[in-house]
Amino acid sequence: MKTALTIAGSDSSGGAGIQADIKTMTAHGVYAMSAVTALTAQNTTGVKGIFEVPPTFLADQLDCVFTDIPPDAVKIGMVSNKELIETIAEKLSEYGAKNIVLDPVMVATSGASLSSESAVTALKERLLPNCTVVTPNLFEAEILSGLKIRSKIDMEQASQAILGAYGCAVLLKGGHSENDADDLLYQQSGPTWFHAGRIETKNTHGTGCTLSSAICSNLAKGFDLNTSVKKAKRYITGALEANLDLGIGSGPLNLAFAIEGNF
Ligand SMILES: Nc1ncnc2c1ncn2[C@@H]1O[C@H](COP(=O)(O)OP(=O)(O)OP(=O)(O)O)[C@@H](O)[C@H]1O
Ligand SMILES: Cc1ncc(COP(=O)(O)O)c(N)n1
Repeated sequence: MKTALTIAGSDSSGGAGIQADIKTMTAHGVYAMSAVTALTAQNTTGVKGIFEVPPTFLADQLDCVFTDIPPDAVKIGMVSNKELIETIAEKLSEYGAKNIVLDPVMVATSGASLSSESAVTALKERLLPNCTVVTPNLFEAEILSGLKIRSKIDMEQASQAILGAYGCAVLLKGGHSENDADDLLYQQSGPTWFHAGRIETKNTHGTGCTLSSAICSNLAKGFDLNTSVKKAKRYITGALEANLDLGIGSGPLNLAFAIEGNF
C-alpha cells in the first residue's frame, strides 16, 4: 500500500487540516500518517483558539514516522511559526523526503489568521525551494510573488515569478476568483489550466486542504504532477458537488462521496 504523511494543524470540526487530509488520503486508498503542528479549536463559524506544539515534539513525530514507515509523499499545511517551519525543513532534508506538496495556509475560509509574518518569510526561504509543488490561493500567491492578481494573465505572471524565485512548480487556485474556479499549474515546461465551473455554495471549508491532500495521494501512487492535479481537481469538484450541508457557517465537503478510482 502506498503511504502519505500530512504535517498540519488539527481542525476540531473535522472539515479542514489534519482531519480533511486523512479523510482524503483514505478515500484515495493511501495509508495516511500525521505530524500535528498545532491544535485549533474551530468550527464552521471560525477559529476560537490555536495551541502550537513545541518544535521538539514535532521533530519527535517526524522521527517516528520517517524511521518506521517512510512516506511516498508528504503534504504540508498549517504551520504557524518560524521554529516549526525550520524543524520541518531540517527533518525533510535529513530523511530525503520526496513528493512534497506545500499548501501555504495563511488565512482560514472564515477569515482567521493561521500564520505570522515571520512564518511567511521562513516558508519562502526554507520550504518553497524544497517542495515539488506549492498550492497558493489568489491571496497567498500575491504575498509569495509580491504581485497583484486581477486576471488570468496576472495569475500566469505571479506563478512564473514564484517558479523563477523558488524553483518549485506552482498550482495557483482560482477558488476565490470572480468567475469560474479555474486553477493554473505552472511548471518549467509552461502553464496548464484546469477548468471547473463555479459551484454556488457557502460550504467551502477545507477545499484547499482537500485539494493538496488529493494531489499528495496521487503523487504517492506514482502519477506525474500533471495527472495528479487533473485527478485532484475532479475529486474536489465532486466533493463540492456532493453538497453536504453541515454547521451554521461555511460547512465542510463530503470527502467520502466516491470510492477510490471513481474520480
Ligand atoms: N465555489 C467553487 N466551485 C468550484 N470549485 C471551487 C469553489 N471554491 C473553491 N473551488 C476549488 O477548490 C480548490 C481550492 O481552492 P481555493 O482557492 O478555495 O483554495 P483555498 O483558499 O486554499 O481554500 P479555502 O477556501 O478552503 O481556504 C480549487 O481547486 C478551487 O478551484
Ligand atoms: C487546522 C487548519 N488548517 C487549515 C485550515 C484552512 O482551511 P480552510 O481555509 O479551508 O478553512 C484551517 N481552517 N484549519
